[in-house]
Amino acid sequence: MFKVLVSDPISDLGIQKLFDANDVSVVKETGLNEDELIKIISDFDALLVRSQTKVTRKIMEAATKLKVIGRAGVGVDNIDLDAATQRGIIVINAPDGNTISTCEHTFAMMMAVARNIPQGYKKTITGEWDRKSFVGVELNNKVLGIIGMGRIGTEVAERAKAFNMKIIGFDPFLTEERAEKLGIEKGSVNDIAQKADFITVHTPLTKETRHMIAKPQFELMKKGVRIINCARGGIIDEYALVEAIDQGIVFGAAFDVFESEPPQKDHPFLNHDKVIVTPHLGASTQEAQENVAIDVSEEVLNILLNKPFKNAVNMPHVPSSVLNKLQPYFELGEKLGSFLTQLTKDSIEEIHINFSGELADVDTAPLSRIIIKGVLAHYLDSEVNVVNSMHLAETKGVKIVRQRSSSTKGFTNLITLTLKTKSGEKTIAGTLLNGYGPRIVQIDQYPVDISPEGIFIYISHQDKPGAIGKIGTLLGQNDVNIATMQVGRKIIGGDAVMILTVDKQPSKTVRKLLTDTSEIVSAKEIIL
Ligand SMILES: NC(=O)C1=CN([C@@H]2O[C@H](COP(=O)(O)OP(=O)(O)OC[C@H]3O[C@@H](n4cnc5c(N)ncnc54)[C@H](O)[C@@H]3O)[C@@H](O)[C@H]2O)C=CC1
Ligand SMILES: O=C(O)C(=O)COP(=O)(O)O
Repeated sequence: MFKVLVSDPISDLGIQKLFDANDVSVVKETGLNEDELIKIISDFDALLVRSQTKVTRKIMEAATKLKVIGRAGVGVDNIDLDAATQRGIIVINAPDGNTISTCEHTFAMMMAVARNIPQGYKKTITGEWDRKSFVGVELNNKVLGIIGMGRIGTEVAERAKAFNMKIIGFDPFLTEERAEKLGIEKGSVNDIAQKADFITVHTPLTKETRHMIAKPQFELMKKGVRIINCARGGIIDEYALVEAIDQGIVFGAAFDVFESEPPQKDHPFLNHDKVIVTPHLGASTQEAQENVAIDVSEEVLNILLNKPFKNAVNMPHVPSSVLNKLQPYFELGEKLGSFLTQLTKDSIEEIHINFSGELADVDTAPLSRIIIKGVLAHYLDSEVNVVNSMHLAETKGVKIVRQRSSSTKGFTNLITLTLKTKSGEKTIAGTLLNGYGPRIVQIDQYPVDISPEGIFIYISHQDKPGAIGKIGTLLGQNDVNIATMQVGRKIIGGDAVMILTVDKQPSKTVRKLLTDTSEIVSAKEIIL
């Protein structure tokens, strides 16, 4: 039974799939602080949050069973991603579900700051009929600067065009072609500062975006500019903004988000008549909350049930076209890693993975993570997973080399894995045979044809007449039935290997009897 903790208010309708799933129990406990979460988190396999729960390293250290943190929304700045990655916890978000709501809230804020709606409302309800103090401006023909042309920024641009605004967009990924297609001008932050009547930000909060609008940018701005932030507190320097308003540069500002949430009672925005605020409501619509909860619960279920998922934040995004191509190789990749590690004696210093044939043209990073997981799992067991396998290998000082090559040795696809140790190296190669599934086709220099599942005995021996018979008899006498046998040798009478698939694990005594046989150099049991 998987246990899912929902620690922020998340739509029940949206997480219905979790309630309905067999083997999943959902516990809703909102408003917990760090200590309270630490006390209970070890019980849970999944945690669902919005922006309120701060998922700290300490919480993750106590979360011994936690596989996934689902963020029902976009921003994951409330989750310690490094800690999650190190502990192999997958963090997923729901990037699409609240785009329109946040875009519409941005417009609500833009119109409110253009027409002084909150200020007008406040006075009117006190009985004052003040029509002089709240003369606003039209959006028509005004220049709107959009910083961050991602999902929300792009939707804002689309709607601003309907208001007949001229738009300047800035985003490191905004190309001239895309800008042209969107019907907007591409500009820099400084261009926007100099030309815009309204400026809205739609970036995440990063080292680069923190205070990207601060005193130097305010000094460039047109008098009377209005500023909107429905993205993240901290992108705009709050104190520099208040100063710019008081200096008469900025006419007014509309903020949905704060550097620290909720803001302190004495925050300068809270009693400034030119600043209007909402309590982080961008995504707070019925539609958005249902959308993000549906998306996140589907993904959480997929992860718990070991099915493919797409919106992992602490793993690079893999387009479904790539995932579909790689998916069939996942089992093979993990088994190759596991098989070869069990054959390798010394500690692994380098992992070399080569992809060839039809795999040479695909982004194989997700498959590499799985192969490395296969390698490390023999030593680290459940501590390693696809999220942290690369990270764990690197922290253990293991060098990872990934290559592609056109040489396929006659196969349509081939994965070759080499593990290098102080004393030498071991290589395995595998392919996916159409209609037959995964196959190990080479071990070191020996061509083989092995289905990678079951119990194996890998025997290095001398190629001598009768050696094979001796081994067969010994195993038979000890009730170990041989299912398949592969033999490979370099030269007649030289070193040879025998790979047996057996129906049950040979006991220690049987293994000893094998290694005591004169022709046998070593016998190793491998379990896949
Ligand atoms: N107020 C609220 O309730 C909500 C706030 N948000 C916030 O809105 C922001 C944007 O969300 P989406 O559009 O969905 O994200 P997105 O990832 O689609 O777009 C973000 C864009 O910012 C750009 N960017 C990153 N660094 C930049 C920089 N230094 N300068 C200029 N552009 C930069 C990226 O290239 C990307 O195109 C996020 O911070 C998100 O957390 C999202 C939903 C609700
Ligand atoms: O999705 C986001 O980034 C948001 O900021 C929405 O936050 P919320 O889920 O409303 O706490």
